[in-house]
Amino acid sequence: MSYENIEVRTEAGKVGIVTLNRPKALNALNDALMTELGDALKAFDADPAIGCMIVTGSERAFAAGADIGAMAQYSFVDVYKGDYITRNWETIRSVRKPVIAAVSGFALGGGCELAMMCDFIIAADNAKFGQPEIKLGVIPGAGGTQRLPRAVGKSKAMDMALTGRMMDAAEAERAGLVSRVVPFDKLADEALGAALQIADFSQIAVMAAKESVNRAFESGLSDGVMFERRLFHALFATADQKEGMDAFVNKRKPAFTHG
Ligand SMILES: CCCCCCCCCCCCC/C=C/C(=O)SCCNC(=O)CCNC(=O)[C@H](O)C(C)(C)COP(=O)(O)OP(=O)(O)OC[C@H]1O[C@@H](n2cnc3c(N)ncnc32)[C@H](O)[C@@H]1OP(=O)(O)O
Repeated sequence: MSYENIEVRTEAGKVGIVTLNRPKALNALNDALMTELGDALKAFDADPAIGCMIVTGSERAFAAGADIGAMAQYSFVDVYKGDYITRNWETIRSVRKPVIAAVSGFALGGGCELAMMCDFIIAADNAKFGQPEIKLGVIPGAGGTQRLPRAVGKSKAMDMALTGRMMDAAEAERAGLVSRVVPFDKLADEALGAALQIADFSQIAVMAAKESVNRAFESGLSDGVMFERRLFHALFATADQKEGMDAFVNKRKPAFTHG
C-alpha cells in the first residue's frame, strides 16, 4: 500500500511504525492523512505477526494540529454531513493492539488529541503539548476536552483549553500526560524498545491488558474491577497463561503465542 502523507515500516517483523509525513506543514493533520493513518493501523492490527504499533512524527513536530488551511473554509454543513473526525480519527481507537505515541516537537490541538488517543506517550525532551484551538475561535474537537482532564486533572486541562498555552515535556510528565521523557536522539530507540518488549509478550494478554485499562475511562470502579476480573479469569483458559507460569516455576524464558 503506498501513502502520500505517512510513511509505514515494520521492525523485527513484529512492530508496525507509522511516521506522519507532512513536514512542510509541521505534520498538520488533514483528512487524507487521517484516513491513511487509520488504514495503516488497521492493517497492522490485522497482521498476526505485529504485536505493537508506534505513531511518530519529525523532530520538529509530531503534529501541529488539524490542518487550519483545510478547515478555514468549512461550514457547519460540511463538517457535520462529512462526519468530521468521527469518520476517520476514531479508527485509531478501534485497533486492539497497543499503539505508542513517540512525540517530539509540537503536539498541538489535533496533534495532542491524536497522541492521547494512543495507548501511552513517550516524549522527547523537546516535545510541546497544547490545545490552542481557543486562539482560532473553536475548541478541541477530537477528545481534547475529555481526555486531557482525565490525564492531567481539571485545573491544568482547563488552563490549557482556556489559554491555549503549551506545556513542555517535563511538565507533561509531571502532570501524567506522558509516560516517559528521553533526549530526542533516544526517542526512536526508547519507543522501539518498549514496542518490541510488548510484542514479545502473549498477544492475547497484551490485548486484554489494553482493553481493561481503557475500560477504566468508560465505567465505574466496581464495574471496571469486575470487567478486569473476568478478563483475568478468562486468561486462565489460554495456553499462554500455562506457558507463562510454567516458565517461571521452571526458571526458563516463556515462549508466548504471537498472533
Ligand atoms: C469533511 C471534511 C473533513 C476534513 C478533516 C480535516 C482533519 C480533521 C481535523 C479535526 C481535528 C479535531 C479538532 C482539532 C483542531 C485543531 O487541531 S486546530 C489547530 C491547532 N493547532 C494550532 O493552532 C497550531 C498552529 N501552528 C502554530 O501555532 C505554529 O505553526 C507553531 C506550531 C507554533 C510553529 O510556529 P513556527 O515555528 O513559527 O512555524 P510556522 O511558520 O508557524 O509553521 C511552519 C509551517 O507549518 C504550517 N502549519 C503549522 N501548523 C499548521 C496547522 N495546524 N495547519 C496547517 N498548517 C500549519 C505553517 O502554516 C507554516 O507553513 P508555511 O507558511 O507554508 O511555511
